[in-house]
Amino acid sequence: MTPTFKTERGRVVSAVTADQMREVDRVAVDTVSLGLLQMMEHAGRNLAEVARETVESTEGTETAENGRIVVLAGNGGNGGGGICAARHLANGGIDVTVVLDRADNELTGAAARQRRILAATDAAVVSGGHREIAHHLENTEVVVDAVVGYGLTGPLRGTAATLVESIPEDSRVVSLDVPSGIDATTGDSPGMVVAPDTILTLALPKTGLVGTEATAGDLLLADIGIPRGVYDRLDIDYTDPLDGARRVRLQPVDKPD
Ligand SMILES: NC(=O)C1=CN([C@@H]2O[C@H](COP(=O)(O)OP(=O)(O)OC[C@H]3O[C@@H](n4cnc5c(N)ncnc54)[C@H](O)[C@@H]3O)[C@@H](O)[C@H]2O)[C@@H](O)CC1
Ligand SMILES: [K+]
Repeated sequence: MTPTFKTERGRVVSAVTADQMREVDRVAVDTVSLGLLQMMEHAGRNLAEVARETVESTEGTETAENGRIVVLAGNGGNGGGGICAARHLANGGIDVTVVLDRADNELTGAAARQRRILAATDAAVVSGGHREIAHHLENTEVVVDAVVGYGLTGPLRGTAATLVESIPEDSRVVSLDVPSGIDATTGDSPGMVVAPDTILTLALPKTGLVGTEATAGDLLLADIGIPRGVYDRLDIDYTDPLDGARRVRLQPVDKPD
C-alpha cells in the first residue's frame, strides 16, 4: 500500500519514491519543458519564506532582520535550492551565510547558476574544514539543511557529514525536501541524519518520510509548479494538495491526529 499523507483539509496525498521523483523531473524537463532552474526557484522561494517564518518565531529575534540564518548547501539540486533561498533571504535584509559542502568551482548545473546569482547579494559564502564550519555555525538561530535531498547514496560522508554534525543543538533546523542522511524512498538513515524542526518537501511527499523520526517536527509540502500532465504521463495518481496555496502542512495518514 502506497504510504499517504493528508492535509489539514483532509485531502489525501500519495507519497512517491526517489525514482518516481527523478522520473517526474525528467518528464517535466524533457517533455513538458519546465526547467530545473524554474522548479528550483520555486523550491528556494518557499524555503526562504519558511526559514524567515522560523526566525520570526524564534524568541529573542523580534524581527527577522535581527536573526542570522546559515544555509548548509550541497552541490546538487538540493544545494541549489538552498543557495536560491539564501538569495531571497539576503534580498529581504536577513543576515545569511551559505556554507558550501564543496568548493565553489565544484558546483554544477542549476546550483552553479544559483551561486552566480547569489554573488550579487551581500550573503557570505564560505567553505572549509571542520573548524571553519563550526565557527560559522556558532550561535545560529536557524540552520537550513540543503545538503542532500533524494540523491542520497549511502551514509553521509566527507564534508557533508561534517556540516551535519556541526549543527548546534539549540538551532532550529529546516530541511529541504528530506532531512539530509535520510533515504527518501525507504526512510532508512544509513549514517548520520539531520533531525529537523521542519521539513519542506517538494511537489509530492516522499515515501521515506512516513514514520521516520524525521517527521517528529512539522512536515510542509511546497508547490514547485509542476503541471498535473507530468503526473498523468507517469500514472502517478495526483490530486492537487495545495488548494491554491504555496505550501500546505501534511500529516502521515497512519499517524494519530
Ligand atoms: N522535481 C523535484 O523534486 C525537484 C527537486 N529539486 C531538488 O533536487 C534534489 C535532488 O537533486 P540531485 O539529484 O542533484 O541530488 P541531491 O542534491 O539530493 O544530492 C546529490 C548531491 O549529494 C551528494 N551526496 C549523495 N549521497 C551522499 C552521501 N552519502 N554523503 C555525502 N554526499 C552525498 C552527491 O555527491 C551530490 O553532490 C531534490 O532533493 C530537491 O531538493 C529541485 O532542484 C528541482 C525540482
Ligand atoms: K536536505
